[in-house]
Amino acid sequence: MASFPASTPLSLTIATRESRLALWQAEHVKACLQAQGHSVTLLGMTTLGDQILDRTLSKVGGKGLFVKELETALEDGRADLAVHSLKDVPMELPPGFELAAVMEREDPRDAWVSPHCAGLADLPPGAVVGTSSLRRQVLLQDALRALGRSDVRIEPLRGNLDTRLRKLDEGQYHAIVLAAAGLKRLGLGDRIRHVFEPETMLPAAGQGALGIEIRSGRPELRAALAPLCHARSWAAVAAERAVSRAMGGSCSMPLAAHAVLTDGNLFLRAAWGDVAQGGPLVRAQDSLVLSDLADLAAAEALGTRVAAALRAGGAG
Ligand SMILES: NCc1[nH]cc(CCC(=O)O)c1CC(=O)O
Repeated sequence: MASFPASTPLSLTIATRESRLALWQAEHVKACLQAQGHSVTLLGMTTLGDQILDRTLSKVGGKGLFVKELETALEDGRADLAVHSLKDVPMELPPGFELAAVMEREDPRDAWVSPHCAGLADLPPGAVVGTSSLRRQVLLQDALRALGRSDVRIEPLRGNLDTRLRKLDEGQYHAIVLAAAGLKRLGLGDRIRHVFEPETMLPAAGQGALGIEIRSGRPELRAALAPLCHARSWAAVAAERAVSRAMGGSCSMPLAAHAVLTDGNLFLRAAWGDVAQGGPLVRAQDSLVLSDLADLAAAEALGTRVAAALRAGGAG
């Protein structure tokens, strides 16, 4: 017997970006909804974030750039659902929108991708590592400092996954760091030399999870999406996103937040770095017994506590 109320079959349109990864994710949601008896079409859209490729996202207004156009499609009724990488979804959605589903998380970790170097310790003198993420930059700087490698340079790298891999293959970088989830979803898992353990490269809030956004006040959509929700993933990302929210809400901060749920225990770690000074990272962690997986408020309270500990350590 289904553990959720069955929803009447609906005719649904999914708004999605048109990168290969975004389309994979939208197709995945489409297949899940079709398996529930709904009929689904995709509406592909180009966002500002896809158009601006020559500047670092944190300089042009953050990751909200990837979701705004999709929200417009929800607003004017061209689409019912927007599928996002949760990592790219701002902490506060604009009024009138809500996060209606978080699906089961893929591998949340970062991956080391390099044709020639097995790892950080293996980089030749003066090597260039590509990433535009402030989080990856400060965590890499920290790991390089521990190795005594002040010669390694970290250079910006933008574009969709295929573009980034092409730039690596053209020799512009010795290595790049990407989310394992995106590579695995696109069948590019063989490009991963190793995944970083969270101790070394603490993942971003929401990394590896898919979020589905809707216009508020559509209970029929919430019912249709209920079977796609993954309570354990949602509890973990709720805690992570609460850290980001408490640290200022922007997605373009040098902030990592990663939660794991083991035997009912929600364990959350966070790290903050200073890009300009390149000083040591501020780290904080805490845990709680989450007796009810649906108690997102408790998970968020844990996130707020960890953010307060980061601030007490000098972050922000
Ligand atoms: N910032 C871009 C982005 N947004 C989501 C993913 C894929 C992984 C995920 O679902 O978190 C990526 C690529 C990357 O960071 O390497």
